[in-house]
Amino acid sequence: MNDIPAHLTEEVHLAFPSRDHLAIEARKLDFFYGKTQALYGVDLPVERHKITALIGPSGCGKSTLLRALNRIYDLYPRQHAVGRILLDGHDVLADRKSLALLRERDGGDDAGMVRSPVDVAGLRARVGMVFQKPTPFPMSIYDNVAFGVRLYQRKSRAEMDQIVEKALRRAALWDEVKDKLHSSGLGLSGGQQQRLCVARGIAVEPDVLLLDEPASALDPVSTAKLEETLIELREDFTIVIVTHNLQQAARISNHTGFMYLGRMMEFQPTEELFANPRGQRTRDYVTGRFG
Ligand SMILES: Nc1ncnc2c1ncn2[C@@H]1O[C@H](COP(=O)(O)OP(=O)(O)OP(=O)(O)O)[C@@H](O)[C@H]1O
Repeated sequence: MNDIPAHLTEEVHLAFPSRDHLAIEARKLDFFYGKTQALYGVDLPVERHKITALIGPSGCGKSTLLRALNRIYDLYPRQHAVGRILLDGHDVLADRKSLALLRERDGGDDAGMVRSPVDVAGLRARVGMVFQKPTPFPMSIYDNVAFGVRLYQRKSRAEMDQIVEKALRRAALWDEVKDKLHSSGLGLSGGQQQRLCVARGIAVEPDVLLLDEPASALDPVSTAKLEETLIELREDFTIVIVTHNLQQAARISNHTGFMYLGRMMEFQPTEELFANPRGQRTRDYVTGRFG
């Protein structure tokens, strides 16, 4: 027992919102890259129509947790999650292999769980993702936004025009691109490209939008614009954002989770976490003493 890392036995400080209002929730989530464990029993409640920020020092598991939520890790061999991820109360880790791993860990105690077949492609449409570096596809602005919609639905040209315009307006990009919709998305500035990726993500009307350090490659003006966009998108979507920028978390999020070496050490309403951090590690991190 001597080799249990100290932080795994430290007290955690978790003030969770009511389960009735959650869009997606991770419960007791472990994550493994091969034999290396990157998450330890992580709980993450994500309240609907709110912004939840994940902060913590490099390598603490923020991106891993985000990638688990829409099972994008499934695309990579030897990566697996053990635990529960509930989307509207349905366990998205309820396939045969994941359930076997869960039983191995927890025994047969899964009474009361809603089990339904997992449609992983459908899951990714409901839980969209925007990455750190803007990743427009090498195609027109219009086609970038229409891309995901075409994967899932058949639409007339007129309907698609409306969908593309609505997504670009919601991503606060319409005015800048409306006269060049058929130019390449790669010709936009970095900040515009990132808002294009947001437009592509929301065009399929996901329930949840995951953003992994979306402003880290942007200048301050583009960052401010993206932040404004996210605050407006909260009306229609639920957002989880990983950020190294503590001011950004404080400015835009409603809840903040502080992670450390694969563990959720503290989760509070954002103002609370920054004004009155309960744990010593959280305090040290938000006051800039490490990280
Ligand atoms: N593909 C991988 N294979 C093996 N280990 C990995 C892989 N990706 C991440 N890890 C490990 O998992 C742990 C968590 O990494 P993760 O990228 O989730 O952290 P993070 O908090 O997002 O870091 P950063 O802030 O630097 O982006 C780290 O120890 C990392 O080395």
